[in-house]
Amino acid sequence: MSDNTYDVIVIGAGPVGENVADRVVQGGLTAAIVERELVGGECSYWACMPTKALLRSASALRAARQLPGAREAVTGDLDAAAVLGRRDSFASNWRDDGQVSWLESAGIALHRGQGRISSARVVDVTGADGVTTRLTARHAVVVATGTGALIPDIDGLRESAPWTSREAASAKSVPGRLVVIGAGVVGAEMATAFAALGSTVTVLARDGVLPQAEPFAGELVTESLRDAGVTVRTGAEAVSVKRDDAGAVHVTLAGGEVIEADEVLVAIGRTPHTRDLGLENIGLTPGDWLTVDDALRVTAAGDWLYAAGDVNRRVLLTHQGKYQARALGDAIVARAKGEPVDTGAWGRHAVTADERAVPQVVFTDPEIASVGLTAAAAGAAGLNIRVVDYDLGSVAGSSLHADGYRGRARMVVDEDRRVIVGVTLAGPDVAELLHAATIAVAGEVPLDRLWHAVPAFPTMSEIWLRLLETYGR
Ligand SMILES: Cc1cc2nc3c(=O)[nH]c(=O)nc-3n(C[C@H](O)[C@H](O)[C@H](O)COP(=O)(O)OP(=O)(O)OC[C@H]3O[C@@H](n4cnc5c(N)ncnc54)[C@H](O)[C@@H]3O)c2cc1C
Ligand SMILES: NC(=O)c1ccc[n+]([C@@H]2O[C@H](COP(=O)([O-])OP(=O)(O)OC[C@H]3O[C@@H](n4cnc5c(N)ncnc54)[C@H](O)[C@@H]3O)[C@@H](O)[C@H]2O)c1
Repeated sequence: MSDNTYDVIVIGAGPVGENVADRVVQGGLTAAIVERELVGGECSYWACMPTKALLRSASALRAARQLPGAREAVTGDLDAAAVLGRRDSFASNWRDDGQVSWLESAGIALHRGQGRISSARVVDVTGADGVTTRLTARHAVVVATGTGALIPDIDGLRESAPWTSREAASAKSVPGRLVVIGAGVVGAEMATAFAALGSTVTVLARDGVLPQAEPFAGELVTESLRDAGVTVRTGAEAVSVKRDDAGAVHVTLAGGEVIEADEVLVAIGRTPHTRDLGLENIGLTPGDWLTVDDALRVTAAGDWLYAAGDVNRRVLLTHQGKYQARALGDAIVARAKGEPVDTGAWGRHAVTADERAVPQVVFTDPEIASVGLTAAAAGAAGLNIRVVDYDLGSVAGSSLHADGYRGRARMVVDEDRRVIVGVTLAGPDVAELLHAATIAVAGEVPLDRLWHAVPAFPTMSEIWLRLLETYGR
């Protein structure tokens, strides 16, 4: 008879769950991971990887078209079928054999099925065959069940079989006409991708494009979407949707206008996978986000239940969830061994960067790379700030990078401490510039010391020198 007692049980084998399990096993504990779909989670098959694969070829084509010599060598349009084919391979053709082998090599036990918490430290796993296996944890249960697309209560929307990020990321063909509801990160990226692949795209940007970012980021992306032929309807709200017998969708806006399309993509945010997790058995409410303390412990449960990644709503990004996973995995090991746990600010087991230094790249045209606070968020937090802006296109490295390079950079300085609390870079290929900014923000590097971090000439990193010069010594 198999022994189903482990030191740690992780529910959800997305990037976050995998990293928690790996970390505790590396620390000498035993771990089981429970997964109902594909090992690797949303990120691997329906989110980060396939969507970036959908965007990358068009970005390379745009880059070539901005350079004399290269431009002349580009003789055709984007090959949509080839892009979809490359995307398939980045989604591992929706097979998880590779990730399952990795789990085996890492010494993590896999239990396939729906995981439900039945009582403290006990998880029941019901497989596709209907058989339920009971697992018991000696030390901790970690929920890393992620999120799914939120479908708003728009009349007729659900019945119209809308696309969510999943259908967009795994599309087998390019719709002729696509309406996108929401212009946050998913909406902006998918509008960029499908416009480049050949769809006629309309974006209903009720709250503007990328409203969480610095305003210039949304303005630049809006402009380039429009240049690419996308209709961006700022302030527009869908009030009803209907799919007709011929398969076309009709999206009615507040005000009565109707837009007809082949598909409608809903991209208005996420909802946690906690509805069917047994939360009612431990006094929590199914469907709720799992609120955690600074140690990622589920505040309302007890000392054995943790939540990491999307499901705790701190930051809905893979790299940040994996950061939580490393800190949490190490803390669980330390507690199990009776060793000290340091969850004080920037401590070994803390997730301080979640509040102060979250990097993100939005892979639109132009790319938007940001870390830390926007000027608005820093102001709202009561910081005494100074905002420094610079035209990224006027840096030598950028003008070499592409003719007519358009971009902008902003740093937000906390004047009381003379450290940078936020940076936003907008421009082609700024993604790889971001980590320097992340180090400056997370390291709280004093501005006086940053003058000694000399950017190589002629690279786009010279933007750092220009921002410092504009700020003044
Ligand atoms: C379209 C799109 C693009 C994105 N692009 C990026 C990007 O470029 N960069 C980035 O950093 N982030 C990106 N994100 C966000 C990123 O996908 C998430 O932050 C990340 O997947 C969260 O990881 P996770 O492990 O917490 O959850 P998930 O990846 O959602 O994994 C959770 C796993 O738990 C399983 N599960 C759920 N409930 C149960 C249960 N009861 N029992 C058993 N198993 C269960 C699920 O099947 C799933 O495999 C994107 C998101 C979307 C929607
Ligand atoms: N490159 C990346 O890092 C990347 C890419 C995609 C997704 N993600 C992550 O996935 C998460 C989900 O992305 P998302 O775009 O679904 O959510 P989001 O929160 O980024 O954007 C949703 C947008 O929809 C708008 N909205 C809300 N309700 C609406 C309604 N009823 N009608 C019209 N608009 C409405 C909001 O104003 C918001 O701008 C994000 O938190 C993001 O961090 C990251």
